[in-house]
Amino acid sequence: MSVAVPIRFDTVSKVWPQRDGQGVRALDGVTLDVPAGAITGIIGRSGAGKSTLLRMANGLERPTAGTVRVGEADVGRASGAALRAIRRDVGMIFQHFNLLANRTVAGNIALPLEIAGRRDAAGRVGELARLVGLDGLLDRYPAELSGGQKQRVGIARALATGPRVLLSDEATSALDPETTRSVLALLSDINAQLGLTILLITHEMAVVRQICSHVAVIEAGRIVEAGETYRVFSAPAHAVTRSFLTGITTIALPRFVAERMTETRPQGPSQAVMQVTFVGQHATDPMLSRLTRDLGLDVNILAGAIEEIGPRPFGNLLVALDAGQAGQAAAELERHGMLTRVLGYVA
Ligand SMILES: Nc1ncnc2c1ncn2[C@@H]1O[C@H](COP(=O)(O)OP(=O)(O)OP(=O)(O)O)[C@@H](O)[C@H]1O
Repeated sequence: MSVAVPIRFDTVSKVWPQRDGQGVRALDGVTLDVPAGAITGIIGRSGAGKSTLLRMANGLERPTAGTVRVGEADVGRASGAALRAIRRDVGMIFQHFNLLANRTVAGNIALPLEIAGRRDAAGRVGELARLVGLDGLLDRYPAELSGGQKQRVGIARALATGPRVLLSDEATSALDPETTRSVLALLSDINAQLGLTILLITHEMAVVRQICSHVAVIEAGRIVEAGETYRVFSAPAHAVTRSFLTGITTIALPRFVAERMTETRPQGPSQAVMQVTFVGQHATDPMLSRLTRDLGLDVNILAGAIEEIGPRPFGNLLVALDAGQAGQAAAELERHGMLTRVLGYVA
């Protein structure tokens, strides 16, 4: 097992030049420690700067200011042989797999070994294929593979040179949910077996929830929150973090409510449909009885589930209550550490 290395971004900025001379500030003073041997997710909305940040970890992009280190190597300033050595040490997988269509699975996996002039390619390819579950498919061409199998080839190829770091650029975004889960499970196994550092970018909270022990939330080129996944999502301080958290539940509104719900509050009496999200110890709080008993509110449960972020509980409840009392209920729930969001109104 290779010794894992940390990745350190120190006040990294990136300005893309533009024709108008203004420039786009894609990253704005990012400082982030990616721990060695862990799986860290960077989550953010489209255009937040995720790809730009990730691509700095193997020198595909250079910072305008600041330092990027992988272990002891200064990636942003490396060139020539030093940069090639970093690229062998930092594998990468991609959303659209980036396989060569005219090479077989074996040929694709062998490519980095051939580039590195390794003579042990054949044996190594077999070993990697077993590791990612592609036994028996070595002679197939990419067009003959499913999306999940293609990504397994991508993973095997990224691991060919024995890197200590694996970067993942939205590697499961083009896959269906079940294939996504199996590819994420593979990444998790690889992390456990090989002990390498995995840094991934995603806009999907489900990915973070399934495999990331650590997370950083990025918004407009800045890291707004970072740390252990569970801690960050137990007490989300930033609106973007909260929106990712309330967006991940698998529970859905019953159809008879969803079909009648309006975005704005109708004239006359109506019910507010509210999502209540609770993490950690609150997951088992007697929340509804508190609303009923302490505030005298009538609350109807529409749907609910206790799910998990990593090993910890994370609950979501959809409730309906008098629209005129929704503000008061929300304030009380938030005071007890829960997150609330009015989804709409039903007359
Ligand atoms: N090569 C480039 N030239 C100019 N501007 C760029 C370039 N690459 C990215 N940008 C800009 O930098 C900002 C951050 O882009 P980036 O691709 O890093 O975001 P992202 O979070 O990965 O988005 P997405 O999820 O949509 O891929 C955006 O405003 C984008 O338009």
